[in-house]
Amino acid sequence: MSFTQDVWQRNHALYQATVQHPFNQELAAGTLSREAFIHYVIQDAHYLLAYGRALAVIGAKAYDADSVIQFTEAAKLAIIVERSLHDGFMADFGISKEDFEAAPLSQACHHYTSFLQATAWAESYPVALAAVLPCYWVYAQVGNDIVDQSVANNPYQKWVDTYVSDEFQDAVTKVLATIDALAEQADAATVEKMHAAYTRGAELEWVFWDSAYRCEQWPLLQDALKPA
Ligand SMILES: Cc1ncc(C[n+]2csc(CCO)c2C)c(N)n1
Repeated sequence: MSFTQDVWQRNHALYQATVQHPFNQELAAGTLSREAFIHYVIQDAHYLLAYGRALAVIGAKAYDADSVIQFTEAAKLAIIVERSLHDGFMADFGISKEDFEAAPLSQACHHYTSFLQATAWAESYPVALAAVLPCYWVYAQVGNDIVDQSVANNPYQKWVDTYVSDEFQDAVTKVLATIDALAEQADAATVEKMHAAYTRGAELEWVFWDSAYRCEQWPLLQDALKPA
């Protein structure tokens, strides 16, 4: 069995919980609160910069020229997607540059981006790649699974369309092929580390959506700093 077949099976229940999460179900139904979507888009813009950095490190660690190109271009694309959030969803949903800049990272975003950066810098190329795989694969699958549920005139249709696009799905297929080839060459201990990195990344995808659904704020900014 290939690494990607194995990792998908091992994380199947987690994937089901992710696609069934009310954030994704309400996004497909067009009933997700504007507030939760705005929270998500702001945190996602923060996330994508860190994600792009992690991909650039993975590109630097890659074993061959094609893979260096694959991941440094993916790093660039993450930044292009980050910028397009500002002109796209942020403009559409009335989020100003000031709103974005004033919003600190949520705990979930901080946790996930810290995990990606730490893994990219500290771990081997195959393990670092396994950590970023859920970002690709879970989004491609969620997009595919909810596109048929999406209602007419869904205010979030553009979001769904991004992840079912051929361009995104093809990029995911390429990453799956790269990681399977790496896992075939890797020793058993490395493969287990790849599994652990994937599972943590996939858990953090769930946590990221859940945090947006709850409009989670950094706790110290709420009450803790107010004078008694
Ligand atoms: C939390 C979070 N996880 C995954 C993605 C999906 N995604 C957007 S751009 C890109 C790769 C571009 O190189 C990927 C995988 C996201 N937006 N936010």
